[in-house]
Amino acid sequence: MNIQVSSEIGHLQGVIVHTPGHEVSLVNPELKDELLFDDIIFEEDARQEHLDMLEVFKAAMPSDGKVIEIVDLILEVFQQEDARGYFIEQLVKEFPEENLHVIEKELGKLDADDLLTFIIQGYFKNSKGFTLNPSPNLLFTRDLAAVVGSNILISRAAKKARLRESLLMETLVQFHPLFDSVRENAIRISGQQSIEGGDVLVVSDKLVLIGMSERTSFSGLIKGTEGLLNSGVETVLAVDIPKQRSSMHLDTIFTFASHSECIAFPPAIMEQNDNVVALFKDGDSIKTETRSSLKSALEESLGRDFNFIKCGGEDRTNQFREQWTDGANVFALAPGIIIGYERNNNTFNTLVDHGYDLMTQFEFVEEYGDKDFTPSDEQKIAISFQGHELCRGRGGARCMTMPISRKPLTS
Ligand SMILES: NC(=O)NCCC[C@H](N)C(=O)O
Repeated sequence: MNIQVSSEIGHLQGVIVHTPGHEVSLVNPELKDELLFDDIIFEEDARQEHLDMLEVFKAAMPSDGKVIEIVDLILEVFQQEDARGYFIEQLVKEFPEENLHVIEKELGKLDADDLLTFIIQGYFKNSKGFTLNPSPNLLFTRDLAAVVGSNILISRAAKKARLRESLLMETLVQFHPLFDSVRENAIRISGQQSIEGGDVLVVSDKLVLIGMSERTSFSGLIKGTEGLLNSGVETVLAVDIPKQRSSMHLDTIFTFASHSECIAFPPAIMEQNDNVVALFKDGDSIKTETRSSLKSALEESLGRDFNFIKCGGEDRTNQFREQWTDGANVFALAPGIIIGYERNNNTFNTLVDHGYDLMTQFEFVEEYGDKDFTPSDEQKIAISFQGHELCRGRGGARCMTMPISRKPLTS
C-alpha cells in the first residue's frame, strides 16, 4: 500500500484502527482519570460498536481498500527478534520508575503474543509480580502518528498513560515493511517534546494545522513544524486552543467535512481572534505571522471560502454537550461523506440544513455494502453510528482512525 495522505477528506483507501480488546476491561475506576478515560466501559458493547463502525468504512472504501488492525502489524513486527529487542530497550528506558530492567531478560524471552499482551494488558506469566497499567487508549490510533503527504510524523505522547503507544508506533515505523517508504524521512520528536496525532490536520500536502493543546508542547510544535517544512509542507498554521481535558486535541473541536466545509465548536474556534500563527520557511529560519482567525487563515491560504458548521447547532448548551460527546470529531470517508456519533443529533440536524443527507450506519451498509461506493461532488452524506460505550473513552470517529492512504483530490 502506497502511504500517502494529502487531505483530510480524500476517498479513504487505507486506515489503521484498533478494535478494543480485554484491556478496556482492566480499567479500574480508581485509575480511570490517570488512564484518560471518563468512565469504565463495557468491553463487549464497545467492541461491537467499533466493528459496526468498521463495516461502514469497508462499505465506503474502494474494493482494494484496507482496514488494518494495529495489533496485526505489531504481531507481525514482533516476529523479528531485533524489533522485540528494540521495543523492550525503549520501554525500559522510557519508564525508569517501573524498574523494568529487573525483568528485562524475561521480557526478552517472550514470544510476540505474550509481549503484545504485556504491552496492552500489562501482565505476563512469570513477570515476578511486575505489572503495568493497561493501555485502553490504543483504541484512538489517530494519536499515534500523522501521515502528511508521503511522510509520517511520529507522535510522542504527552501523558505517561499513552507513551507506550508512541513506542509501539516508533517500532512499527522502524521495522514493519508497510512503512518502508516513510522510514528514512520520518519526523520524530524526543525528550520532553510532545505532539499527538489528534492535533495534526492535513489540509493539503502544502498546508497543515497543528493544535497548541494540552497535549502538544511548544517545543513539540516547533520540532514537528521544522520536520514538515523540511519535507515539502509550505505553511503550518498553529491553532491555539483551550488547554483542557474536554478539548485535548484540535480534532475534538474542529474537523473537515468537505472541500469547503468544516465542523467547528463555536466558542473555541469561531469566537476566537488572533488565535492562529502561520509558520513558514524564510531561508534557513522559520518565520511567523499572526492570523486573525482560523477561517480567514484557511481562506487566505487556499483562496476559497470556507463554511464552518456549528457543532451542536445554535443553542449554547447543545454546543457544549455535543462537543463533549465528539460532535465536532467527524471522520471523512470521502469529500462530503462523513461519519460521527449518532447521539449528536443537533450537529446532524445542522448538517442537514447544510445540504447533507442523513443515513444511519445500517442504511449506508445496506445500500453500499455489496456494491462499489463512488463518491461524487453532488452528494453529501452524514452517516450516524452508535458509540455510547466508545464515547466514554472521550474520542470520536476521527480519533479512532489513522488514515495511511487517501485518494488525491481532483479539485
Ligand atoms: N484525537 C483525539 O482526540 N483522541 C482522543 C483521545 C482520548 C483518550 N482517552 C485520551 O485522553 O488521550
